[in-house]
Amino acid sequence: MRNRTLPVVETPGRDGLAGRLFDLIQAPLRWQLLAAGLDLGLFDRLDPPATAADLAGSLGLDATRLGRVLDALAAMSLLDKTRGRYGLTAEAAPLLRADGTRSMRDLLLTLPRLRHGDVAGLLKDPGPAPAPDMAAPAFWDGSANSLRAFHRAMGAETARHLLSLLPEWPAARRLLDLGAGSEVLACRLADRHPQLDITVFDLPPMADRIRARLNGRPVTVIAGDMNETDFGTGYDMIWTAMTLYYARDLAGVLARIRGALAPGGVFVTLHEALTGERTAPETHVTGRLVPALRGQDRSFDDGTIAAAMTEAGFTRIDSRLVETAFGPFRMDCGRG
Ligand SMILES: C[S@@+](CC[C@H](N)C(=O)[O-])C[C@H]1O[C@@H](n2cnc3c(N)ncnc32)[C@H](O)[C@@H]1O
Repeated sequence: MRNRTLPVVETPGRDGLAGRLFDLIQAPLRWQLLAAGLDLGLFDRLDPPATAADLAGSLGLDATRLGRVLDALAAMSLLDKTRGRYGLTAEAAPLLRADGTRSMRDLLLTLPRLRHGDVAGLLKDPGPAPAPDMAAPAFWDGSANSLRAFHRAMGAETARHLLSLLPEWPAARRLLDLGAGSEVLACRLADRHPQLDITVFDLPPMADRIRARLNGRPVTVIAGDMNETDFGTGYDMIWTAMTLYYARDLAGVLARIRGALAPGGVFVTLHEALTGERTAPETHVTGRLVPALRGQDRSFDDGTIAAAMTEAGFTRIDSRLVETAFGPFRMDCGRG
């Protein structure tokens, strides 16, 4: 912690490019420190707070060097250090413990494998396009666990908040989450808004994993492919986030979504919207670069979804930009 008793002098260029470039030297290290903590299960061994020597003994590591790593994690505000004992900060505990209420562990362990890569190497030789074994249960377990962690930590509350801002929300009775990815949003809505009749739609392996975690909640699960399977009808709200990439005919799928709405219903989508000739927002352009170099560039340009909604017959479309903990997004709402 900085010495608060001394006066602080700001120097020129503190927020300039030189400073940002210098900071990039640190960025991979910060990730390495977090990854080391996750790999070693450090974050699950700090309640009650422990010394470096305690931890080193149980992990079979050198206490001095482990202490340096723990100090660096404390410098990143993930740990508190008091009289030589380390514990997770109150903010980090629910996110980093495996059993944390908003544990991001499964997301942090999987998403970097997709997003990080040797950019120069991929430029020279992208190698064969990755071909995940979609028949393997492990593939779907991994995807479901990662999405569940994302939804628990931030995705579900963001979705619930955005839905609750819409004028249709107070009177809505039937809601469809298309391409839900996990049960987290459906369960949260079912628990907090029992008047809502909730349906989730996802590919069959994902739908099975969602159904298995509903714990008796009255949520309908439709297993299918959005390109072919009937969505049902009479929904007051249809929500779909980061899922329309898989529509083979975007306007065609949107027309079927429109047909599934009840009179007066609203369709809401949340997707990235690239601008500046696909150079912004930075979060999405850099975050999705490695998959793009490997041949999977799915991001939507700004306005693509709204234009397809018009083609699909929506007559009133309103759009807004949404700042989230996982980057800026565009929300398009279609009515009529
Ligand atoms: C990136 S995840 C987004 C999950 C969630 N909507 C969110 O905002 O985090 C994409 C979801 O779409 C589902 N999906 C992919 N192709 C699909 C298809 N053809 N029909 C229905 N769902 C599909 C995936 O299984 C996954 O759950």
